Amino acid sequence: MTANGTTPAISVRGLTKDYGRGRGVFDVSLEVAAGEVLGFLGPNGAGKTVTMRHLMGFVRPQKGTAEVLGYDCFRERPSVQAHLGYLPGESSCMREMTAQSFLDLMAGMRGMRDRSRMLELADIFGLDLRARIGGMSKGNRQKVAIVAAFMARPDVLLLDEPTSGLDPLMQERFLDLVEQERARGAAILLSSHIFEEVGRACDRVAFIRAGRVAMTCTMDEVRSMRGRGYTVEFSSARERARWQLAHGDGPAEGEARSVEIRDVRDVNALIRELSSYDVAAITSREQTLEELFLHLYEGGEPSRQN
Ligand SMILES: Nc1ncnc2c1ncn2[C@@H]1O[C@H](COP(=O)(O)OP(=O)(O)OP(=O)(O)O)[C@@H](O)[C@H]1O
Repeated sequence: MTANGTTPAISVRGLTKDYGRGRGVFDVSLEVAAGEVLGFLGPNGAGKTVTMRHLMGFVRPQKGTAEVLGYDCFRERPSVQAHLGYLPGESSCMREMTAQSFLDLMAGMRGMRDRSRMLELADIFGLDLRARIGGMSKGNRQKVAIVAAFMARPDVLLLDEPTSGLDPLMQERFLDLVEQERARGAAILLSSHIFEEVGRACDRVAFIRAGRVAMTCTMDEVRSMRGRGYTVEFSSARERARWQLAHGDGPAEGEARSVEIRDVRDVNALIRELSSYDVAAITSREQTLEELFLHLYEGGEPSRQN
């Protein structure tokens, strides 16, 4: 059950697939409600794609369950796929086909008669439907895969690193599309390495590391966990070297006068420490999401699950 008591559109419980030598997914649980975007974050090889492939019904779980709209993803694959849009990390569109013939084929397989959304999406992303897929750039192939995933207005969207290869303008259009689909009521699972994209698109995030979900939390909680970073400019390189020597961080040579102090939780402690140095200036900035996530990947935060 989700927080408001409804059945989640995506439900993964205790999912385990052990590929040996620590690879695979282990006891993964997550839920996504209709009208919600869950970010799925983790380093390379963490298990994001394996989880999504279970949700597509491509893989039989060794333990646990993967369900979409109450259907078992493996046993009831046709029912699941009728409601799903999947944007794979690496698309394997048929290279000899034009975008149009590939998308027509996909639409036919879904029993889609109305092609107006297909044309609309191609237009939004500036995709030439007459072009042969094999001759396209990576970004344009990604656009074909985006149109294929979204054109049927599915109830559930699985988006595996969806903006890879897209230029900044197209990334922006893609995020607008995700926002519209969420507003329409789609449940969206979005895996990404782009931290700012997750910050913008997602309501909650699940962090996966070595096949296990380390933490699930809301974006607001993520933001409140952010520390601040400071750049301290000392009055001289010598003064800076004295600081670095005392803090054991890196070689204390060179002419630079500034140091970066990351992830400061207690600014008063920093000020007290700096009071015995000759400081020229201090500037502060919010820790980037990337810094926070790296901190979490490295195990800097206790495990927590919703
Ligand atoms: N069919 C398979 N046989 C053996 N090992 C596999 C198979 N599929 C995935 N793995 C392993 O499972 C682990 C998780 O892979 P997965 O592709 O889910 O990672 P990911 O989180 O999507 O990573 P990335 O960010 O690099 O896409 C990896 O160690 C991978 O090598």
